[in-house]
Amino acid sequence: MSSAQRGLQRGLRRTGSSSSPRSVRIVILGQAAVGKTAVAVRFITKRFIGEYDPTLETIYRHEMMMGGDVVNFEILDTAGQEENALLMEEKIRWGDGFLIVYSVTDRCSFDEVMRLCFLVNHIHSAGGRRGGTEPPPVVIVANKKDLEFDRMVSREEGEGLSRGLKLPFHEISARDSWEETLAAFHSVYTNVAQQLEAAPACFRRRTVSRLMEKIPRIHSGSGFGSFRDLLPD
Ligand SMILES: Nc1nc2c(ncn2[C@@H]2O[C@H](COP(=O)(O)OP(=O)(O)OP(=O)(O)O)[C@@H](O)[C@H]2O)c(=O)[nH]1
Repeated sequence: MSSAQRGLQRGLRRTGSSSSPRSVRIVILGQAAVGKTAVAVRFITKRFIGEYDPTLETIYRHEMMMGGDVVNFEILDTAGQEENALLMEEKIRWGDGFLIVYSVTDRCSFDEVMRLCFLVNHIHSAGGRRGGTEPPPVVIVANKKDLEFDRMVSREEGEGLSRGLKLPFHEISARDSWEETLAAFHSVYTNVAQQLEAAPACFRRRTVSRLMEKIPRIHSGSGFGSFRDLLPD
């Protein structure tokens, strides 16, 4: 392949010149109340906001430097309970990388991780963006580690699961630590970026379905007030 072709491929996911942001879509999956919104909002705003409207489903847009790249994150914070299988599939198809979150205080949410991993792999291998060659990057996130007293899932169990599934594992507290939250995003971004470099053609934009267009979007550049608007009175 000529260097010109390589340059073209590299630019596939960048809008405009090669110095323009790389666009990466992250989907946050996990059972209800494990802290998906807290993780997303913590990453973007560096703040922990205690309570959110559990029914809200949002795509957050956030631009930042990561690993030397300007990255335009689109982060889909899914609602914990998705009854519409078609919509669930659309959301998973939409993502480049996935954070699968459970709470160390909730064993059911831990048991759900395996099913969600399987779902992501299954949907992407059955006609996902990567054409079935490589599974999409998934990172397992064990949240709420600050609630040691209420812990039901040990760190060793989380590590064991991640070893079994051959996926990166981060035990974090979105409440206590922005750095830990950032590390989980950094991990999934690094893996997405590696796939992007190795097989850029697999990341060509698909048409966004009507179903996905209905999900409200919030741009972090519109200020922290936008996040506050999400909170119940
Ligand atoms: N102690 C503690 N509480 C947390 C942490 N992360 C989230 N929470 C709390 O857990 C509850 C659920 O958090 P959410 O972020 O709404 O959880 P979710 O997974 O988005 O929930 P759904 O929208 O219902 O799917 C809230 O009361 C949060 O304040 C954490 O790291 N530590």
